[in-house]
Amino acid sequence: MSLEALSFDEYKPYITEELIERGHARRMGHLQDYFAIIQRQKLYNNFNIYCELNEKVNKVQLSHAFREMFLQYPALIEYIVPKFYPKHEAYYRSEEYLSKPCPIHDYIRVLNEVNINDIIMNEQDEYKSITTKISDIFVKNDYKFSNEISEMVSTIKIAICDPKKPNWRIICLPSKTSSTEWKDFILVSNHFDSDGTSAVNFFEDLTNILSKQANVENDTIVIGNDINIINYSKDYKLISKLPIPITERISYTPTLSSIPKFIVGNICKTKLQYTSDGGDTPAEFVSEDPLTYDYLINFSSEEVAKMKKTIKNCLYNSVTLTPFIQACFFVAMYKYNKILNLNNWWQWGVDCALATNARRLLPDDPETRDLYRYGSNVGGTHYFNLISQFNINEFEYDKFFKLVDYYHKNYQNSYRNGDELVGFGVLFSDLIINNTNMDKTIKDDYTNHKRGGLLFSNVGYRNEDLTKKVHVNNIIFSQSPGCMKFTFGLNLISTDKCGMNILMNGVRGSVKSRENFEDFCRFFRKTVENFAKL
Ligand SMILES: CC(=O)SCCNC(=O)CCNC(=O)[C@H](O)C(C)(C)COP(=O)(O)OP(=O)(O)OC[C@H]1O[C@@H](n2cnc3c(N)ncnc32)[C@H](O)[C@@H]1OP(=O)(O)O
Repeated sequence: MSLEALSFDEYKPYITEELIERGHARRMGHLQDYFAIIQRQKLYNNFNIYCELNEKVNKVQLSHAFREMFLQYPALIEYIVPKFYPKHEAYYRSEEYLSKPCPIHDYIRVLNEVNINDIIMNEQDEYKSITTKISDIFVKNDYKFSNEISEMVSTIKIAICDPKKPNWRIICLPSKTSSTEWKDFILVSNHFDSDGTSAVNFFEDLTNILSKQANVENDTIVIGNDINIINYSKDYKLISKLPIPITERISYTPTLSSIPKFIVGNICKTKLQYTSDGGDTPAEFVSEDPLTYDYLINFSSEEVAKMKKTIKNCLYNSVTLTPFIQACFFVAMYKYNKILNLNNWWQWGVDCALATNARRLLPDDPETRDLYRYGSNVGGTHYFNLISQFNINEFEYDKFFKLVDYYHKNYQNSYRNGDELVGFGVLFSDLIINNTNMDKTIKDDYTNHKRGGLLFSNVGYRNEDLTKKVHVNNIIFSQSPGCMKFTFGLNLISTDKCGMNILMNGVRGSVKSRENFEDFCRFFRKTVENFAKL
């Protein structure tokens, strides 16, 4: 088989001109290609959201709600048409492919058919064993989410090029009173065309539609125990167009002034940063065992309100939770005394990557913004934070809040001066795309390195409308870093009802033991309690 990139004609019958004209197929943008690469090179696994609804729903209700969502947001049912399917995995790993630039990205298109059993993971043979284990643990834990469930879910792999299934699934967790209705779900998604914000939007849209649903049994297309949701040949006129890539709406091109800082930051991150004692990041993330220890911390709504009040009282009104939590984490990391090696003169700082929502840079027009409700539409800042600043005692409030203020100002500047997009921007420059193989460039950057500091994902606060017939009672977000060079993960999400859920991850081997990690998580909680004056 020749490994020359296929010409347009050779993509047929997967991609037709008709599909492209209808807006149901196009080539990936740079950001989509980046996330396709981290999946196809097995550098990242999944992110997931556990969601508890206030009432149970069945397959028919779900199918109808999903249909509405898929027709409006086809990103939910798109897949990548890879070169040489089904031998694409071998192709993208071949030396011949990895040794030359491949600047023309693959196509994406909407699925031909989607049934409810393509989405419900419990119904799929390849996931039977893991969904059964997760369900059993859920029942044993009195129908509650647990750290063990989080760790198991993080091992699930979802293909990005399956022409029969989307890039995400839901796990329906057992209910106490019914085997055909559920109120607890876990959305598991690869990162190719979805992110934390999409996942929260997913449950918002789902509950909005479920709340308005009436008598949905009548027009259900049932096939055995399955239900058809989308049949492309019948539905294509109703399906919205795929939006153009977000990289064509937002400029990721770095400003000249941001590049020197980016280079210096990278040198510091390479030479002078904290790295954990564990092994290097692997060449690919294929293990069936959990990568991390996970630990859930909850702050009630009252505690979150108090936290915000303290931040604003001690500083000023515009300071937000993110820099506060970051400062608490670093001070805890220092004071816990068993993580940083303070005798190592070469460890000056800890790296922290904060994922940001790039949608905020879209034009301020609701229709355009709505097109990007789903997708992997992220940016991120990746800073080097000096360890010497973390040495703050529990009573040193002034010193602590100065640090919060410093992080806050850094973040505010990063949204203005382009730091938020510089990492991706440099990677997406013509110079890199046209002259290097992106899969190899990204793979080399991720793999065979010591793990550094913190991957910080704050999906934020959602104002859940509790008067809706079907609404969210509890929501927890998590991801594990895969081959990304981080030891710790902080994953935040909040609503008024559930307060703030912080799911912490620590990479096994890089943190000493489960006991040590959990002890550190409790210490972190105490640090937050202290500085928030709870
Ligand atoms: C797999 C993945 O997709 S990983 C990526 C997931 N992460 C994302 O998608 C990032 C989305 N979040 C953002 O983009 C955020 O703006 C961040 C993280 C960059 C910065 O957050 P913040 O600095 O806290 O500022 P932001 O402007 O978003 O906050 C708005 C308000 O919500 C509050 N807030 C932010 N996070 C939370 C939270 N978890 N819980 C409660 N309130 C919160 C802030 O304190 C602020 O309150 P205020 O207006 O009373 O001051």
